[in-house]
Amino acid sequence: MTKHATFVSNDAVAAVVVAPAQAGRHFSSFSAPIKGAAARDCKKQAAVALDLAAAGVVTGGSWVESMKASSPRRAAADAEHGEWMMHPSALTWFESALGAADGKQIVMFLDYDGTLSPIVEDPDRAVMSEEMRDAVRGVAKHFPTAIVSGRCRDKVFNFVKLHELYYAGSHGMDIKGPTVQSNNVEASAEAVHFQAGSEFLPVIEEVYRTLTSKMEPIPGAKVEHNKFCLSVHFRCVQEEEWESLNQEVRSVLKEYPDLKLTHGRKVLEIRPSIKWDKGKALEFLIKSLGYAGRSDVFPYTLVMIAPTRTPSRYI
Ligand SMILES: O=P(O)(O)OC[C@H]1O[C@H](O[C@H]2O[C@H](CO)[C@@H](O)[C@H](O)[C@H]2O)[C@H](O)[C@@H](O)[C@@H]1O
Repeated sequence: MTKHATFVSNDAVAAVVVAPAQAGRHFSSFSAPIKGAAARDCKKQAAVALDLAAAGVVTGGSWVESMKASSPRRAAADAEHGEWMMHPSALTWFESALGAADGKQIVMFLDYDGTLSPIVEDPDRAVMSEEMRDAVRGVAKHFPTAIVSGRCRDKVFNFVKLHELYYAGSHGMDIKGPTVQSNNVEASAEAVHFQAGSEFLPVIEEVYRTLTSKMEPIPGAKVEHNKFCLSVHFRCVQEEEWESLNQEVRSVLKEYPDLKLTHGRKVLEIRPSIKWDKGKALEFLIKSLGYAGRSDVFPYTLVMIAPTRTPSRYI
């Protein structure tokens, strides 16, 4: 069991609150107590807010249309980056979380790409600023804090470098608790270690090799190995090539019916067709923290919404 800074609720009403994004910024948050119907709402919200790839699936139309829709053009991307730079301080997060939580115990869930780091062309260079690291460190002093990402867990850790956080990589399929005792963790959080879909590791490796060679002739295409899943990046690929890239990826996947294809921001994502996603990871972490079934717990989730998009399409 853990002990965190507690802001105990006077209001046990199980309502889901969607906090509005701050003006001029694209950070959005939602929080929900997690009991009964609220737990289901929370799960739904988590799936919507965290599973960016799933959002890609529901956009309808052809894949290439969806790929275009999820990819702001240069000016928009520059504006997005400029606005991203106005990221909030720990104090802003702290105040905003406290306000939304209405006295409940907060658990903070943060996305990495586009939230803690700016969107950049080379995914290996999506570094986090010292200022942002300080902000996350500050928040984690007060609330149990997890980073939930589509990326491989080790890679996210190497960017963030904060031992006191929980990390859920590979779209939530690979979860690990803090490796140091933080102020607000009483029990051995090291014990938190969970992996879903390990049986897919060999097949993911095989598909990685195949896709890497198929993408070789497409200038700018890059396959990223995220351990339990793969990402095929097309941010640096000429738009005229997107259709053939898409076709190549789909033709490879035809041989692997147990894998599914979704997409995010200028990226196609390949992952096991299992009933596990970022929403499940969120639930798992809440349970690991000893908060399952409690109505006074407030999962506070911070993701970045691409400008000009509605929340259901922030991909
Ligand atoms: O589900 P997420 O945690 O948001 O992960 C989605 C993808 O994030 C990363 O790619 C994105 O950021 C890159 C660096 O800024 C950018 O180059 C790319 O275009 C974006 O899609 C990550 O590299 C991917 O593996 C994730 O699938």
